[in-house]
Amino acid sequence: MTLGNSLSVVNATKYYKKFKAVDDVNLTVNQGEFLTILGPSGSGKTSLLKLIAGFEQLSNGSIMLNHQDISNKKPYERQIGMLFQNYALFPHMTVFDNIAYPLSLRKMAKEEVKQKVESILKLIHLEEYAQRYPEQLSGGQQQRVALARAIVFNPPLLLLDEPLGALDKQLRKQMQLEIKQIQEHVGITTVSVTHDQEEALTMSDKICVMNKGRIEQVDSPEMLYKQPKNRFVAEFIGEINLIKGQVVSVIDGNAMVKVNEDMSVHIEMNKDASKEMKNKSMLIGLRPENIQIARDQTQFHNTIRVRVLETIYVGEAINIKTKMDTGEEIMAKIPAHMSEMIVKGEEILLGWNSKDACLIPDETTI
Ligand SMILES: Nc1ncnc2c1ncn2[C@@H]1O[C@H](COP(=O)(O)OP(=O)(O)OP(=O)(O)O)[C@@H](O)[C@H]1O
Repeated sequence: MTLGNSLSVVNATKYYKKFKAVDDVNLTVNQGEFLTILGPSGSGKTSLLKLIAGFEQLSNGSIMLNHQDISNKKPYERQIGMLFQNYALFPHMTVFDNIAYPLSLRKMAKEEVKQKVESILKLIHLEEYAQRYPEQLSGGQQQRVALARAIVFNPPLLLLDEPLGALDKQLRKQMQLEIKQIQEHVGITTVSVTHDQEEALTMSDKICVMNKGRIEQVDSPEMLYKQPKNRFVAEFIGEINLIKGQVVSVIDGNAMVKVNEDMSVHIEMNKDASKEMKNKSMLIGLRPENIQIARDQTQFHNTIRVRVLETIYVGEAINIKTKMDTGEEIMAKIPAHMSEMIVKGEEILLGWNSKDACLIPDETTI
């Protein structure tokens, strides 16, 4: 593993007058990692990115890049590559000259500039387009040129702010994969801000979920989805059923949680899951897509009899809104071809295995 060019945000706080937009944030992005900051509008994502870029000054804390404190450096002194939604290529310059611009600015010798630009044009598959002007390119091609311009000078860090926001859905999906491939190939440490959950889940090694200026959780997309640390993260990423229960026992990472007199649920957690959970009120987190229709009570570790309230078709799947005896609602998502088994008003048996649910602290009881 190469050391260096990692980013550390240490106790970063940003006030706009009296309003605290970023609240004591600590974050590390390792060399070569792709981290996405995700959160609702106004949660402080852009403010944090601006602090890293140097467009805003910290009220407190520091930003370390490659173990050096860059907090007091001007944006251009930080030598960070940036790609924003309105990527604004220079319209009067060719593709070649656009990409060469940051190198000319750094007074690199002409021959070296030529070699670097040609090599990066190859990487973005636009070798044939060197002499075109931006208006002669498609949106996706322009975005690739903008990316090339942002990384051609080997910056230690790349910042992306809604980089694909201006593109239509189809192109966005294609570009997500392309940018990720280029980022991995170059091995550049990257921090991105987006509203698009799917984009974050597809592109990132780690996702940082922000809320009200604070970090709620930093984890891999898989862990965020499978083991959200709290209710906010659970509800923010994808859809989830949250069922109140009381932990009866935790043995070897297997929890038994009582929902009511007639029903207990088994949940498999990682081994270091704390025994202190015993007797605590918790929320059982259950993703709709992890619930299936059960043949009988032995097919899954957990089954539950519910009444069908509503069915909603969503393309290849069908969302079933159901109700437990206790009155709590449970949403299940099953393949559309099973829709004949579901009749509104009738009872069905739902099931899931113990590894397909998680336990989340119930903040209302703390
Ligand atoms: N220059 C500023 N002066 C005063 N308040 C600001 C300034 N910039 C941002 N804010 C406030 O700080 C909070 C965080 O804003 P920020 O732009 O960082 O959020 P965000 O998560 O990026 O939101 P969005 O997803 O809508 O872009 C918001 O309440 C915003 O109104």
